[in-house]
Amino acid sequence: MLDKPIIALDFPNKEAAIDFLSELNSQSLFVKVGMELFYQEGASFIHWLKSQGHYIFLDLKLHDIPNTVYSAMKVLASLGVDLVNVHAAGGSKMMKVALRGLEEGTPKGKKRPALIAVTQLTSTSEQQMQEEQLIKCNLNESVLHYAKLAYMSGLDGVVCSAHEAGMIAEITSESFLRVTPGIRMTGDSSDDQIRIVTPDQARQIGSTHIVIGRSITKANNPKLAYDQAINLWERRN
Ligand SMILES: O=c1ccn([C@@H]2O[C@H](COP(=O)(O)O)[C@@H](O)[C@H]2O)c(=O)[nH]1
Repeated sequence: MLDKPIIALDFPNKEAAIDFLSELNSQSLFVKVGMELFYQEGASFIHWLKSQGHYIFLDLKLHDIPNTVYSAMKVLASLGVDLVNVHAAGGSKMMKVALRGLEEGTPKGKKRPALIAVTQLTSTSEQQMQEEQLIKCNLNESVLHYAKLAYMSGLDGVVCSAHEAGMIAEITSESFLRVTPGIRMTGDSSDDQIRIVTPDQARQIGSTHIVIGRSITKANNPKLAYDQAINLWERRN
């Protein structure tokens, strides 16, 4: 899969997203469409992004009973996106049928979207996880447990923080995707993220892909911020 920082297009509508993309003026980006933009614009905006040559992570984080996720995945596969996700907390049965839904829904001759599972959100702290989810182990153990469950269920990878990426490679395989949000440039606000690192740290620790939103989209000069992120990610700085 394309090894470029994935830009989170967290915008309220397509006009704002298109304005931002025109500032970057780059042909083949790896972009992430989340709930806000997808719920507003739907499939037509996905088709437009594809027509512009962009790779797409459709970040809807499905979490429901297996039959519902299976049927929804069939629909998502027909959109021609490159990467989709579920919450690992939905369980192995749900993850397995999510994969089957994608396989069955992918048009003949097209590549199935890769499927990854969210372990623990990068906005979650160990204390919050223990107190609110009543999970008694530490955060690393919970993330590793979900990663193993996703791996055993046949998924292509996980969403985790970069802090856990190296350990996940060790207990799964080097090719198992470790897609890591919670990326910030030095000096940037962490906002609502808890488990954050810089792009170069993420590469060093073991992320296969990084997701960056506000450090680029809210920067005074988004093009400069994107170029800096690429340079750090590719260790050119
Ligand atoms: O654990 C997770 C899973 C998904 N996200 C998403 O990534 C971006 C991060 O945006 P920033 O502005 O760089 O914080 C956002 O779209 C989240 O929905 C995540 O942050 N953590």
